[in-house]
Amino acid sequence: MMLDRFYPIFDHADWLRRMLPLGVKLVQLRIKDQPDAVVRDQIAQSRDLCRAHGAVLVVNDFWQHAIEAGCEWIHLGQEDLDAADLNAIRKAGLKLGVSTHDDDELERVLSMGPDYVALGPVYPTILKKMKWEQQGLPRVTEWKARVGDIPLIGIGGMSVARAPSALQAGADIISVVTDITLNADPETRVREWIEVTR
Ligand SMILES: Cc1ncc(COP(=O)(O)OP(=O)(O)O)c(N)n1
Ligand SMILES: Cc1nc(C(=O)O)sc1CCOP(=O)(O)O
Ligand SMILES: [Mg+2]
Repeated sequence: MMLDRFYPIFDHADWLRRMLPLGVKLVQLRIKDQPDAVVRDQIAQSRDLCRAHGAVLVVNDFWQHAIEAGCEWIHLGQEDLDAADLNAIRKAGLKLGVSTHDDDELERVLSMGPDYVALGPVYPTILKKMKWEQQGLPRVTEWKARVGDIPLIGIGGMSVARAPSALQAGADIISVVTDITLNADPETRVREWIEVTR
């Protein structure tokens, strides 16, 4: 399956309700610090919205809920992978996207046969505190050479202006949060993203 080159991340199904009609075809639901019932409900809403719009939904972190909800994609970071049951994930037919930030992490995930590999933060991010400052574009090129045919996601500090050079450097897909969610006009920004990535 070919994934779209534009991969926004949102923390609530309301964002999907706004953005999917604009043509978003690949989206992540990334919920933090919410009660279990809220997480389940948000996943169910997002699943239904993505189905209605022919978009791929990736659920961050909550692999058990994703299986229960009949979702198709999960994203797991390194610590998530420590706790996850990869056999159960594969048995349920879930596709697996993973985060990487250094050589050891990349080596580890390549042995798992991931369906995409994310590298970040390509540029400094304001979304969360990380021990990596920025990877830079040469690192994107290096990662693409190492992952081969596995889709490579560039994430962290991405903007419409930065997207073309990240794609040129070897990212297959660009993932983004605050360039959209903190924008004064998120709908216009999403349209610009779609234009620059298609
Ligand atoms: C596309 C994409 N890349 C990286 C991440 C980060 O995942 P993780 O390291 O598990 O951190 P949290 O997002 O869970 O805080 C991601 N979610 N998506
Ligand atoms: C959720 C996340 N993971 C990253 C990683 O490097 O693994 S960077 C990141 C935040 C991306 O947000 P923004 O587009 O606002 O910088
Ligand atoms: Mg995680």
